Amino acid sequence: MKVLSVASEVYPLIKTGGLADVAGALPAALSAHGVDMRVLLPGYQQVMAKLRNPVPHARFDDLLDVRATILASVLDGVDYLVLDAPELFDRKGGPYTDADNADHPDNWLRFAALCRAAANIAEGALEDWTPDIVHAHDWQAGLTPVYMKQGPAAAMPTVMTIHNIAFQGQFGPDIFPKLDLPAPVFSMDGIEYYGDVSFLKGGLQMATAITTVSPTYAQEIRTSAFGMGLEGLINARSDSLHGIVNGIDTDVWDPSSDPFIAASYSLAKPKKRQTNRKALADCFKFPDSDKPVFTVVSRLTWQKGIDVLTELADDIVAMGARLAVLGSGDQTLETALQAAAERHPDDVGLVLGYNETLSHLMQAGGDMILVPSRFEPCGLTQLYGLRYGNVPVVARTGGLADTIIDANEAALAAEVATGFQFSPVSPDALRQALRRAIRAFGEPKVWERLQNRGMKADVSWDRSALSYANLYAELLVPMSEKP
Ligand SMILES: Nc1ncnc2c1ncn2[C@@H]1O[C@H](COP(=O)(O)OP(=O)(O)O[C@H]2O[C@H](CO)[C@@H](O)[C@H](O)[C@H]2O)[C@@H](O)[C@H]1O
Repeated sequence: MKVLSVASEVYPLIKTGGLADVAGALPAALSAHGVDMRVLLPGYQQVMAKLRNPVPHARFDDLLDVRATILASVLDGVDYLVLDAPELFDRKGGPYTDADNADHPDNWLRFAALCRAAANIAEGALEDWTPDIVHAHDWQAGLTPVYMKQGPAAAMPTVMTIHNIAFQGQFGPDIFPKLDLPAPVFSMDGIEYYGDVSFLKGGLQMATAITTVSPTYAQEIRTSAFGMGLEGLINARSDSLHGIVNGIDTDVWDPSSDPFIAASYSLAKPKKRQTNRKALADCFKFPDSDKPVFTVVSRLTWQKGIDVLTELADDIVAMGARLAVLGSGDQTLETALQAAAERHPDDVGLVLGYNETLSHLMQAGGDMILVPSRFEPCGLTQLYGLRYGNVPVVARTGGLADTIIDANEAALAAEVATGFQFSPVSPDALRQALRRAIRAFGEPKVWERLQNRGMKADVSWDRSALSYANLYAELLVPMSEKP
């Protein structure tokens, strides 16, 4: 079975968040189930610099008025198809923003072109490879099923995965004529959304199946509290909606072979974890101590509940614990955390920015990973935490609720607890969860068991890759053969 995956970021070529991890891990995870997955992504400067022996496969003189080439390149066993369109992607900055962190004004065109190219591939643009199914991720790939529906690949099944429904790719109606789509597509059953164009809505409307990255989030987005305005559409399509929880790449995230951490360790040989604790303390300029260290690796935003966490920074210190944060995001939250770090230089630390290497040491050297998100489609850092013995303390929402078992009395007695959950996302509820975690940390036997159970938990892609493979297989059964 051949599947084209379309994403705006793919680890290890380019990453700003969890989408890249998932799009990067799926090809290998699915190949075990007989799926030949190739990944189409934009040829940003960072991507072009990493390609090895790229081979031009198809040229487009007029991809929405832009000249572009599809380059094929294999890296670490993954087949990449890169949309090389210098006019759109040969720029400084991140995948979505310029060097000053401002959104590119033509993001609609950059990602519409990606989707148009994906549809061209579905229609046979590559001589040697045409997919059976196309799998689009998030709004940047949302127009893919829309373009496909208008042409010769209209019958090919498509999957639209929502990694975060808060980002919808909404643009003014003036862009519609430039998308090269028939006029009726700009309607309520198409890509029109309150008079604007919405890339994600279009994808959700036209895809054969919709998935999101955990069963709980699949239910949550059917409600107005989580659906961000798209709950009506999600409900209308609930028969085609699937929640498949994310796994993690257990080769990239493996404390026994991780090149980014200070010392390797494992369930069988846990002692060296201590060396990582020390390295993390050095990194944050904390003096030597046994105090429990709460870690955060996150975008610093309202979604992630960082405002609530920041309010509790002084309490954490008063409770005899420490807080180490790696992230960047809203200026006010960055400033507030910075101020907390200045008030408590020995116990609160902030590293601003994006740092892949440090994100691994945070998991290997922290005692707890804190994820106080108001909503979280799946969340990956709590899964990395489990694997590294960095016990998760999470809000009871979305994928966090699905992946962590709260250490209540019953779960502790049954020996199944893996972390701490709290709800709602309020200072009081978070404070209580932190207290419970600190208390458990003070009981070495209880703590060791919690850590061990997390490290043993199956956070791999095995089960979920099978769910995707089964979904693809189901979509390929012709309508006439369906019961
Ligand atoms: N400053 C920093 N330096 C280095 N690394 C950093 C970093 N800040 C974050 N990261 C890394 O970026 C990733 C973040 O992934 P998450 O799943 O936690 O959230 P995100 O909101 O990006 O993803 C969305 O998509 C994913 C994938 O489906 C869903 O799990 C999630 O719920 C949804 O919001 C992790 O790999 C983390 O280690």
